[in-house]
Amino acid sequence: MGAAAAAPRCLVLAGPSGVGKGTVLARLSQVLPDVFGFSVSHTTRAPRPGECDGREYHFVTEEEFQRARAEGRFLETASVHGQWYGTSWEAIERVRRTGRICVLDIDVQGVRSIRAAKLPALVVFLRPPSMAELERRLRGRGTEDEAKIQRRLETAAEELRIAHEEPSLFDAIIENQDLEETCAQLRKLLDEDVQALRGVREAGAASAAQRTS
Ligand SMILES: Nc1ncnc2c1ncn2[C@@H]1O[C@H](COP(=O)(O)OP(=O)(O)OP(=O)(O)O)[C@@H](O)[C@H]1O
Repeated sequence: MGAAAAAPRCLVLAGPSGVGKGTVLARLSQVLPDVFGFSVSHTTRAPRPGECDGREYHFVTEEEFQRARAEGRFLETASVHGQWYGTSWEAIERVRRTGRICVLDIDVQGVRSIRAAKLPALVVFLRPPSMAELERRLRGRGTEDEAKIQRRLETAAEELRIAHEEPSLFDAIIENQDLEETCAQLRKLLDEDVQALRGVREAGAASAAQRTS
């Protein structure tokens, strides 16, 4: 290998609402502590109870969102169920500076944008074992009313169709049946990135030690 260790890729977990993206990432962060950093997206949707501005999202008005978009601050934007979401370049850079793998929360359309922007990323589509199971998970979570559940299921059908017809958009497609099995597969896919991360950190620590000796 060359002198400088390669930087790890970003991680994108795409897949329908309710498939378990958040749950999988939470579990992965437990088994691989200090490895992942979450980029904070912008959104025009209202905060859910317990959500905090700048932590789950940067909550902004429609006007603020469109201004940032016009200024080219977003790598990708998406309008989902009438609300805007966007990933800013700044949000990714902020995570990179912490020496972690940046996790991006984007939908299937966003995947097209990051492919077009040539952002180095491992892009994984999580699919549910079945639509019935997806519906069960969405209902079980209890965070959406009936109308929202129906809209999410309709969007899910469309996302699953895209994943089926354009599998090459993704580096891997994993059926999220068993949480531990899904995490094990992701760990395997991320193995080299985690190694790269260690390389970057060790190189940083070595040069810091040199400076102080
Ligand atoms: N492998 C799994 N087996 C069974 N239940 C699961 C599994 N993964 C997640 N769940 C459950 O499914 C529900 C939805 O999961 P989660 O909120 O993580 O979905 P999500 O994809 O992040 O949704 P959204 O995109 O709307 O944020 C949760 O109640 C979670 O506990």
